[in-house]
Amino acid sequence: MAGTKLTPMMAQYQSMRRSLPADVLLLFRLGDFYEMFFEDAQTAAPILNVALTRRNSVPMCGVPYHAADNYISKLVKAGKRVAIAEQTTEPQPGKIVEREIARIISAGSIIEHHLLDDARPNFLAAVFQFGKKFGLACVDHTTGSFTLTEFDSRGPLDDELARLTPSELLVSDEQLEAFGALPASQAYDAFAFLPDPAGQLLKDHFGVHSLHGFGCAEMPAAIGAAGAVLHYLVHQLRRPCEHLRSLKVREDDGIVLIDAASQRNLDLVDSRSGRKHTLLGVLDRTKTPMGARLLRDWILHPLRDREALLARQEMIAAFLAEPFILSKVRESLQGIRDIERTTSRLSQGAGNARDLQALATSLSHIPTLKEDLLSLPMGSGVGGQGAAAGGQGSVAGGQNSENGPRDPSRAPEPEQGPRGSDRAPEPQSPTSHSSLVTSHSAKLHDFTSLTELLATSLSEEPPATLKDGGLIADGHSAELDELRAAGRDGKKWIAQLQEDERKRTGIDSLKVKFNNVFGYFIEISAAKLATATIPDDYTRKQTMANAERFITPALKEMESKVLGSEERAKQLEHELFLELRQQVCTHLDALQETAAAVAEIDVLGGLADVAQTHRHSRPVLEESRYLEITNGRHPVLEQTLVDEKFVPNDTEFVPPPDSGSGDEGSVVSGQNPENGPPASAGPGAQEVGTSAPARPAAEPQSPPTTDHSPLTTGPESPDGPADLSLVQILTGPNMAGKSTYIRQVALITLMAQIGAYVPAESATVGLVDRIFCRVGASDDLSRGQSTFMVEMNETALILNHATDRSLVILDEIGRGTATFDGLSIAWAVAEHLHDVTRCRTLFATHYHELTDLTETRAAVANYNVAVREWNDEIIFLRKIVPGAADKSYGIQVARLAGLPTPIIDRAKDILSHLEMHSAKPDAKKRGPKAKNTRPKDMPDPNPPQLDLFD
Ligand SMILES: Nc1ncnc2c1ncn2[C@@H]1O[C@H](COP(=O)(O)OP(=O)(O)OP(=O)(O)O)[C@@H](O)[C@H]1O
Repeated sequence: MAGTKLTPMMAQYQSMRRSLPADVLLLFRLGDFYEMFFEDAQTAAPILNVALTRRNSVPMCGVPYHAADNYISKLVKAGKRVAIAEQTTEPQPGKIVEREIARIISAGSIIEHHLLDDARPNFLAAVFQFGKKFGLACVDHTTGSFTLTEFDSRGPLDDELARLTPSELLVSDEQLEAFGALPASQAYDAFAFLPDPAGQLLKDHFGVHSLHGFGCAEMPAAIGAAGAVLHYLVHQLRRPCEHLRSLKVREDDGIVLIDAASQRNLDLVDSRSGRKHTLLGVLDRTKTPMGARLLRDWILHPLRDREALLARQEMIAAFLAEPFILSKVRESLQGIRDIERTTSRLSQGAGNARDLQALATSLSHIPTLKEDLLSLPMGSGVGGQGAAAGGQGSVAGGQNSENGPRDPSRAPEPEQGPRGSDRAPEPQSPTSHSSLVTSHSAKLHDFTSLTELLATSLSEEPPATLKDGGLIADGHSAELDELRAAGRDGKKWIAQLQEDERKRTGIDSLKVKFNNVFGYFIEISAAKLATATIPDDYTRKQTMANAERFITPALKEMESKVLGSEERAKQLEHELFLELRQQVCTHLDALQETAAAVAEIDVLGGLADVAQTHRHSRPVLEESRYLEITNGRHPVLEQTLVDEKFVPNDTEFVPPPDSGSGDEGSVVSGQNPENGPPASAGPGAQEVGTSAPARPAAEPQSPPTTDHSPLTTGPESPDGPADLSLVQILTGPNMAGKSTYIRQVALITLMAQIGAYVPAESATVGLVDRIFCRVGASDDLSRGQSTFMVEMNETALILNHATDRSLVILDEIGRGTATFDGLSIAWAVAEHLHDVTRCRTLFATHYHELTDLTETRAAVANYNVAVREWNDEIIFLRKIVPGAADKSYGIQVARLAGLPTPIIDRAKDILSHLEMHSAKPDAKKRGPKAKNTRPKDMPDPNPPQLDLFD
């Protein structure tokens, strides 16, 4: 365009274009179209699949304004930001129409509900490094939630980002390189991140003198990130932000940390096989979008706070005790729409009359919801810990279920010695049981007058548009009623006119019609014109092929009355609507609080419903490292298995005392653990699962020693630790169910720590601080990492961050490299978790050598998944039994998978050759060590006796 004189409108366009960042596409309103020009048109046309044309050699494309939402949604989904320039003055001959950028739509700031997924939050986040701290701030513009937090290192920041999956992530343009590739990231002005101006912007926004009240005054990295998010919304996207009412510090202290890989490996909220195969998919029985989003957040951020969890459990128990009330509550919830997002949209001046109507409908259910909630039983007698859902009663055997261990004979008293000595009973506060019912009821505000106002003001079926009338009901405004009456009377007069004129002219086919160009007119067919006498007051307006069109002064006078009153009525309706919307916004705080309470009630009601349907039971929660699950099931697999019935399994971890008590030397036998795995590999001849060991009676462990060197007691020593189990090695054939079982334990623990009931007959869960789950191996090609590197990174993360309160699930680590390297790594990792980290660990492996760890480590126990061999076939029993497995049955499983017979036969030959030449003694012939293989009171499995058909 150089050297070309710009038309006024193109100059207007160019100046607007220059005010926007280069990557933002400008949709420029021109009458009934949004047009794009130059590079914007070239970028957008292929995404929108519209024709790219040229005028005066300027590339351009356009979309009709009434269908713009669909086109905008395509652009945003393609990762583009879109600025909408609207006309702000009416077109007048010889004058340029004024235009303004009304809004900029970006993935992280959309509020248009058709562009959003109801069940997921939509986060706009920013990260900022200040000194050694990493700050993260996150806004959900659709709900008004605004959180910030700081991390000491990069890893936890990445993990939190993986949990939040922001749609847009701002990074200071000066730190872009240092942060490296982060999903959905984009550079933003470094100035906006500086803690001082950022802090000032936040203070101005919230109208406060200091950020101390939000608890973040001393968090410069987080303040920088939060300020940048706000700056971006206000200054770049030009968004109203009144609905961002408060700033909340997200505390990691109270949260069970689940790193990104573990979150993926446990299929918590996403799975390649689809939502149905995730924990969220199974637990989500919520009725409202707010509840669905909150449940997702709970699953990604389980709690460590026992009191808070007990309060959630109590409310679920109360629902289960009153199924009728539960169904009434859920019926009310069914009628409640997305109050959170609707309110948010309205406060940003974006909602229409349908939003107000939906809000009124939602609010009309609140009184009944509150009434039902308050009729729930409130008392400590409601389903104590350990109770099963569905009226199956308590499994606590008469104990005070709220007081820790459910069966003293199965778990030692703390005073009795080292075994289980970290299990202090937890008296429960007598009020916590009803705290949520009370607090949630209090947060369900009374909106009776607002609901009535909306119900009486809005028409029954308002349109989506704001300026075409039809929004306001009759009777709400006298002025509007008068205008409407005038319009109606005028229209009646016009309708009558047709009759009158037919009589006057004698032309039966005469019609009074309307179009946008001429307004009202009288139409007479050409055939009649030839014979009829046209009255003098008729003025010819248009000649058509078959007819003539006329107007009369009286018709035009009435027309201007009708159209004038209609126009004025539409304008008045718009004003009345804006007033109503404003009135709703004065209740913003109460609406947000009500929405939050509804979301929690919905999640807990949904969890109660799941517990009832799937026979989940209420876990006992302890501040200990104990974990016991009786007849536990995998929450997802048990719902999705089609051909098989799910086989439940027991789990018990009986940890040695806390590390502080100095029993780290729980290393047994005369064997030096530093010697590593004994040279004992190779398949054994013993039938799998026949090794129910004779277990010595549980004896108190000898006094703990601070000596880290190996104990000299042999494995069978009566003084040695009897049935402690902290690290459980799980062996068994391929396809037997190892991965399923170890994930099941992790998922049950996680469910307990969101306050849910769990898929088990009973469970006692010592609360964990982190859950690690390293399962399988996969390349991370996007980061250029090999399978083995990914595996080792994840393992390093566990070793560096697990504490004695963590739960670690390891599936076949070390398999991505040469056998001996892999085995050595797996061995060393298991030793470290036992000796140093001392956390509950489930280690599934095909390295059968690892089962020899029981000879040197007191709190290692061996388990395997029982199978039966039948005529060279393998039958999976899916039962976890004490002892080590003898072989992998890889060839049998390969045959099940359909490997051709010649290959199978050849593999068998090779295997027997390898076995013959193996110098290693048979691991299995020795059998699992009696003292480590079966915890006290576990039923004697005696695998050969297992009923195949039960
Ligand atoms: N407890 C169970 N009850 C019923 N079916 C089960 C059970 N556990 C596992 N299965 C079935 O067995 C299949 C294989 O389980 P899983 O992947 O856990 O085996 P695995 O021992 O880890 O195998 P591999 O060693 O080859 O990885 C599952 O997909 C499921 O269909």
